[in-house]
Amino acid sequence: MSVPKTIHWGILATGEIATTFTKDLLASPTTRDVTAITHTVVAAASSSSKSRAEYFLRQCNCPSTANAYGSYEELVHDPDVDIVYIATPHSHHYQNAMLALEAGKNVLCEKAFTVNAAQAKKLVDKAREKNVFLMEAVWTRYFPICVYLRQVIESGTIGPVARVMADLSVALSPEKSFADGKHRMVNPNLAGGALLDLGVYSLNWIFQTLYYLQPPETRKPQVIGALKMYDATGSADETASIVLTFPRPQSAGGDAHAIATASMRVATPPGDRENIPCVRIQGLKGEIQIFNAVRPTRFRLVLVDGTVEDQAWPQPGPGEGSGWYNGFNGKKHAEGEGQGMFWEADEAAFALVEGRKEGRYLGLEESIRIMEVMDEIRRQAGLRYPDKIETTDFPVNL
Ligand SMILES: NC(=O)C1=CN([C@@H]2O[C@H](COP(=O)(O)OP(=O)(O)OC[C@H]3O[C@@H](n4cnc5c(N)ncnc54)[C@H](OP(=O)(O)O)[C@@H]3O)[C@@H](O)[C@H]2O)C=CC1
Ligand SMILES: O=C1OC[C@@H](O)[C@H](O)[C@H]1O
Repeated sequence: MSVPKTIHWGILATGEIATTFTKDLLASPTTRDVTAITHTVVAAASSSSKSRAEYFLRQCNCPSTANAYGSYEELVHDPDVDIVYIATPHSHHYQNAMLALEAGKNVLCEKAFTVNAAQAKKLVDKAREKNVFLMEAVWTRYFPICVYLRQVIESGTIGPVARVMADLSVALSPEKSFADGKHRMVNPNLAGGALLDLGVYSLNWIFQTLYYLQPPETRKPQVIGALKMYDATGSADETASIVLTFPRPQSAGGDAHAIATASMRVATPPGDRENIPCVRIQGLKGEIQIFNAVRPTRFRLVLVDGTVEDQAWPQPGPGEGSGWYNGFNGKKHAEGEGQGMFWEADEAAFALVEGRKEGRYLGLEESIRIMEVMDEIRRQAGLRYPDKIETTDFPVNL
């Protein structure tokens, strides 16, 4: 057996998702039958202090040789770092990703990719100029259940997709949870709100079942949307509702419709947490149902001929049975399960080994298109973030 190629990660920021991602990253890939690559963390940086980065590395059980930095600049110039994982709020992704790309680093950047499509395009141009890998970390897209979902659709089992409904709503009680208005979910200076944080998942379900599978010339959807604002801060949205029409020739089934919704006010499953689908992909022969839009572990196929297939897709381990989503929608991870963020990390690692500059399943053009949809909804609703986070200027001190 050949020796696995080890990818050297640098972790930029030390908050909640950085911790969950890093713990998943360090789980042995052999537990998910991946033997050609493996991951290690060689550095982490905190904009707060070097000691915060040291604490983070210890907390995540990173190798004791990993470097701790008190600035992101030091991290992106560490010659031992192959790829930088960016885990700051959306507002900062453009500046932080550009910093890493300018330094010639490969980049995996958390969702939402940027604040607007213009920023996303600039990052893509820079990655191409520097000939480095760039991918938006929509981790769900890399789950094996999503690969299987696309295979089932492509096999024609449900017929051409006619309609998709996708919801990610999490009932956060924002007035209680984020009373001071500073949290990234509600803070306009951090591009807070349901659309960019949660709506991006709903849109990804729609894009991976419609956009991704359509001929390139018909991929651009028409968009109608509405935002309900969060009264306490006034300039972050708490609920987003979007209708998309994907133009398609009659020969391919005609136009397809999609409805994407997201909310931090109400929850997708208000009571029955196991049995209410949050994603439904409908064709003339039947539909596919998914029961968690972020970390899906159940797949249900219901055909008009009466066939019902229910499949469980548990996450491999090792994991702590805990993490950012433990308790999300009231459902605990099974003991020992990982979060599932290792799938996107594996995809990035394989891309580096194979010399690919983007991810399979979620390419850069598609990330830009999704940002364009969110731009359009914000335009229709009159929502603009502060200039300093909408700008494509670089560098800007945020
Ligand atoms: N894929 C997923 O499942 C999830 C993705 N996310 C995404 O990850 C990103 C970060 O979310 P999350 O980890 O929950 O956020 P946190 O607030 O927990 O962490 C963000 C980190 O960014 C750094 N940071 C730099 N500048 C700022 C600033 N001005 N305000 C706040 N933080 C700053 C800080 O790290 P330091 O001080 O070390 O520099 C901070 O700890 C978001 O874009 C979010 O959409 C979030 C949750 C789940
Ligand atoms: O990425 C995420 O997924 C789940 C949400 O609840 C969370 O706010 C978000 O950042």
